[in-house]
Amino acid sequence: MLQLYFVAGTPDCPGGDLARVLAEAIRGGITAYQFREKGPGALHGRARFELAAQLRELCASAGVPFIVNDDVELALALSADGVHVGQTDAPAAEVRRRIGAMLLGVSAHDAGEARRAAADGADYLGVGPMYPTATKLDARTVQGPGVLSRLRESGLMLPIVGIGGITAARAAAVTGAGADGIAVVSAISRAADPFRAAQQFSTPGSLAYRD
Ligand SMILES: Cc1ncc(COP(=O)(O)OP(=O)(O)O)c(N)n1
Ligand SMILES: Cc1nc(C(=O)O)sc1CCOP(=O)(O)O
Ligand SMILES: [Mg+2]
Repeated sequence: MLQLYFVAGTPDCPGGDLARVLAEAIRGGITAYQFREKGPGALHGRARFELAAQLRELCASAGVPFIVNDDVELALALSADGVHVGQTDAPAAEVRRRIGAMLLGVSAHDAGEARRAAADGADYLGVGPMYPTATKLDARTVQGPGVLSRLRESGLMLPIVGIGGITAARAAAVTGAGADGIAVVSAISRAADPFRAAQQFSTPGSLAYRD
């Protein structure tokens, strides 16, 4: 399910039409979706909840896991498939206790954070930024795919997705360095044709496809 992990909120989509973009991305072959409604222009309150509920349904009817960024309450209210938290969000061990068997994704940037996330009950790690990104304004210094090789060399077995600035042309470098999949925002959300953009990553024989 981590092979092609689409992450997006309304500010990431031209015209704010996230439901259309997600429907097209699903048709193009994404394997998981993360609702990340934050940043300038993000929805709040009732509008945010209603959009999340709509997208949750869209994912459920397509069999695509629906994961909520940061917000454990929202994930529980929508019976989401999972939650993703970073190093400055609610502590992973506490989130694990609250969500039970739901999927837990944790951001990690080095072997120490990765080991702690594993001990806290993470199901997968998000590691980035692989490349420069304009999507996350508070992203850390670019690490490059080399960090993935170092994590694997340290013995880390947990599934990993690389994130940050990943395009179809760069995906193979990320999976080749040890990631089980890639997480992308703008390469799909800002594409003129999100269906074709997702397909480029997901089609056997295409530049970015990984078996
Ligand atoms: C798959 C994935 N990996 C990393 C992140 C980043 O999480 P975080 O560091 O908590 O930053 P925000 O996304 O909350 O701004 C992610 N969301 N997804
Ligand atoms: C949500 C997120 N987390 C990152 C990290 O490094 O942890 S980079 C990022 C944004 C990725 O967007 P794009 O694919 O448009 O570069
Ligand atoms: Mg976070």
